[in-house]
Amino acid sequence: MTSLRAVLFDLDGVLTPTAEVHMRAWERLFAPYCDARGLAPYTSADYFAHIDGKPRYDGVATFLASRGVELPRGAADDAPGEDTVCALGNRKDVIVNRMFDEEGIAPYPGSVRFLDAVTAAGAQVAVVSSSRNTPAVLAAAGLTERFAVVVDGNVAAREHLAGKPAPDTYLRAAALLGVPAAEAVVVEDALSGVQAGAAGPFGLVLGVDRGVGAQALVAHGADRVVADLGELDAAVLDTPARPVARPADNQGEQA
Ligand SMILES: O=P(O)(O)OC[C@H]1O[C@@H](O)[C@H](O)[C@@H](O)[C@@H]1O
Repeated sequence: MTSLRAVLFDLDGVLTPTAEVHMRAWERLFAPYCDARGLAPYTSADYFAHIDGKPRYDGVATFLASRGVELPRGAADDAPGEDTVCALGNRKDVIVNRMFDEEGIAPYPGSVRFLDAVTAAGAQVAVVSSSRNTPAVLAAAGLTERFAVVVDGNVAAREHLAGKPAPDTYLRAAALLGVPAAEAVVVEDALSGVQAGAAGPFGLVLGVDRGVGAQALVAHGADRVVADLGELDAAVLDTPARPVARPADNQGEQA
């Protein structure tokens, strides 16, 4: 008997290879920034530890804090620059959008096969992403029509939902689908993302290892890790839901 009825997909790194593009864009922002200020050099480990999967400005603030730098938050409409957290984030947004335009975006074939399989099996699906670029990325990848429910960085800002690693955006997506969180699968490639899944009463947290490491994904809350979603089929929906008594059963609480 099927125990899981919904699959909540992260976008960047899960449906599309855009986490790697974000990663390179952050490096283009922060490598010269660190050099110019004599800060410890920016590395890809910084991306995975401080930025990956989080809302744009939270990523900036967390990374800067790791270098002992504190800037005023500013506002989302700050012009791209260096004076505020938001200005830095918006500068990176210019960089990443240029890369998206130049490189194009195609979904992972294995992810589309898995999406087809769970949809054909009757599961409801949603996209849950921190990115404010979600609508454009879904459109470029030809996936817009596949998801009636999208909880992205724009929705989170509008509805004042805490970003990943808090579970709130995933909980909102399950609610919009009308499916109890316990009957929903969270699919994530980022540490902050599997943490978000583990911080809510979800039925299963599936990790996709795109470079952060399977062990790290498990340590941060994944129940199971695959290298590519093409390894899976709709049988995942028959996975027994995770045990009810988990530290993270406090729905809506921050991780
Ligand atoms: O700046 P955006 O597009 O709103 O995205 C915020 C974050 O979105 C996440 O999906 C990515 O993993 C991060 O790398 C990115 O920083």
